[in-house]
Amino acid sequence: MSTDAYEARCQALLNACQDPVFILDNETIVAVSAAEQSWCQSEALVGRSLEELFAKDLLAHFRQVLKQLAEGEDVMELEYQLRPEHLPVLRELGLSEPCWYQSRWVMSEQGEVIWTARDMTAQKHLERKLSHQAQRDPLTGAYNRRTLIPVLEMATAQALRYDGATSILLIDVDDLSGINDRYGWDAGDQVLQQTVMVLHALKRTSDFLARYADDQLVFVLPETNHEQGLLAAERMRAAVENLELPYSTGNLRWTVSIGLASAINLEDDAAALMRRARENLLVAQQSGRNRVEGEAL
Ligand SMILES: Nc1nc2c(ncn2[C@@H]2O[C@H](COP(=O)(O)OP(=O)(O)OP(=O)(O)O)[C@@H](O)[C@H]2O)c(=O)[nH]1
Repeated sequence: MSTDAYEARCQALLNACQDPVFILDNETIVAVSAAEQSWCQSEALVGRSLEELFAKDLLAHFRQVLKQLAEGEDVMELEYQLRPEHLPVLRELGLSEPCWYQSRWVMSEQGEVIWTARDMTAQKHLERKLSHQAQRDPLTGAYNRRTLIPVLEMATAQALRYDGATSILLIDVDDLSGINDRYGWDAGDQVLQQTVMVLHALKRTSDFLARYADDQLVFVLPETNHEQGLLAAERMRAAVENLELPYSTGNLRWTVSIGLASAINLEDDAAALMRRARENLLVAQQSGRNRVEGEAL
């Protein structure tokens, strides 16, 4: 086969690729596939060096890959993200959204590097969505019970190791079954959603809110001692008391009862804390509801 015919065949091969393919000679792009990516324009990329196109951190990863190939590795793989805000040239060429790529790199006998990049962006978005769904209660958007347990264990372990404090609040919507009966299940749903929304508004960055059971939420308050926990719980109780939902026969109002437990000694693991919060919640409910009950210290 003549050199021309061979080159034409290589170009046809490149054009047939759906994934972007780059051929590099000493960090300079010498050929690019006509991939289905708007920013992958052969005429604009050929002749450019990696340094011109990519930001420092990405360039460092690419150079590491090239170095390992030069040292004899057969195939290298690298996952990376292209963020338009860090890549002015690619942004001008049409890179408008952050994109994830799974790339493979091989070195030819002539010392050129073939680099293919599979667009994983849609898959990444799906993974993120599924992971979000697996961690969240679909009705309220709060974390679910399964996600709560390891967080609670970590918060108590850290508090005890560093001689700090952690408090938890077990928050129960008062008489949700009565609300469901009188106003309908949909109103009950909104009560749960509004409760979570107002609690979220009172949340610090390090706090963690989860739906623990039907009408129960757990708030984990790291670095919060008993007194601070009581103050936070009282703020939450009052905030819920002030909520109202418009309803045909007048605004619907509701309250919560809260049991507080704080990690105060070495025997306090997550299970012990939850048990004490439950006991305190029971006292709050038996004392008339719409109350905060913390343990006597
Ligand atoms: N609207 C709505 N109701 C729910 C949901 N999940 C559970 N429930 C209902 O919430 C009610 C909880 O009942 P209980 O545990 O007796 O609590 P309560 O009626 O709030 O009574 P206290 O907690 O003792 O004040 C039950 O009737 C459940 O059917 C939900 O997602 N939406």
